[in-house]
Amino acid sequence: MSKLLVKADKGHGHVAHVTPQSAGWTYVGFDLHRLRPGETAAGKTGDREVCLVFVTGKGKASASGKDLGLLGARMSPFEGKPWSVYVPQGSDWSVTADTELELAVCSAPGLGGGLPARVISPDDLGQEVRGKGTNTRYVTNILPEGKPADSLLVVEVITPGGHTSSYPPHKHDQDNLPAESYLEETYYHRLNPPQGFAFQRVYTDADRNGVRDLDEAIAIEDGDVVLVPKGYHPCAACHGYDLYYLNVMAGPKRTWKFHNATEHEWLMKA
Ligand SMILES: O=C(O)C[C@@H](O)[C@H](O)C(=O)CO
Repeated sequence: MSKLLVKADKGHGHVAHVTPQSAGWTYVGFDLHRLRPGETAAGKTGDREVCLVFVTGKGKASASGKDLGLLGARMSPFEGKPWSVYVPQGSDWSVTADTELELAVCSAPGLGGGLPARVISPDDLGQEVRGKGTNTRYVTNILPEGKPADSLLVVEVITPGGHTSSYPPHKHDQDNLPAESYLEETYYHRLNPPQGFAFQRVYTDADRNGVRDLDEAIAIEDGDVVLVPKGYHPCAACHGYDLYYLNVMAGPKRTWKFHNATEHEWLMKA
């Protein structure tokens, strides 16, 4: 199995746990909780900030000692927009499931920004359609760089069956602004219907002998997490199976400046 693939446990509870230590990087953390009604997930943010994303289901949330009420609405990630909660560093949070609940905990270093905890409702989220033809995909910005946070960037994308996304291939692995930013990234993948599969390639540029530092072609199944420490990271969804993913990105500067693979850039104009 690829070292970039983390298989979420198929059961309930705390089913995926990616830390900077386990991923071998510096910034991004990702956890997933699958809760039955009445079950609770809770945490302390410490020196990190967190964005809780209600991927599916409803739950009663609190953060920074405040009761935030019952959040969540959609019962499938392939419908509508999610509810989310921003929780700053030095704080605590808790969510008690009201229905079956899939809760993603996206985290990155806090930088002492002094931001308050806040609910991010579906109405706050911008959506965009990117690409053309079989590269069309649907993007929902949960915590984009225009919205307050210290380091976190969070976005979800639906790629219809037979389409590609994060394509033409792009990368963001150089701290070289304004041309490119360094951002680590996780992909949390879901498939509809769930028995499907999709593909993600994570790869770096070839040297003059055609050798790449990193070149992993990963078969993605429902519930998989893919780590993107560097390189290009395009996805392809197979006919009949829509692909959802939730991206968490963070790095030394909170901006998404990517570099398209030069040999594929012609696709932008096609
Ligand atoms: O445009 C897309 O298909 C989504 C990607 O931009 C995805 O969010 C990503 O690769 C971020 O680096």
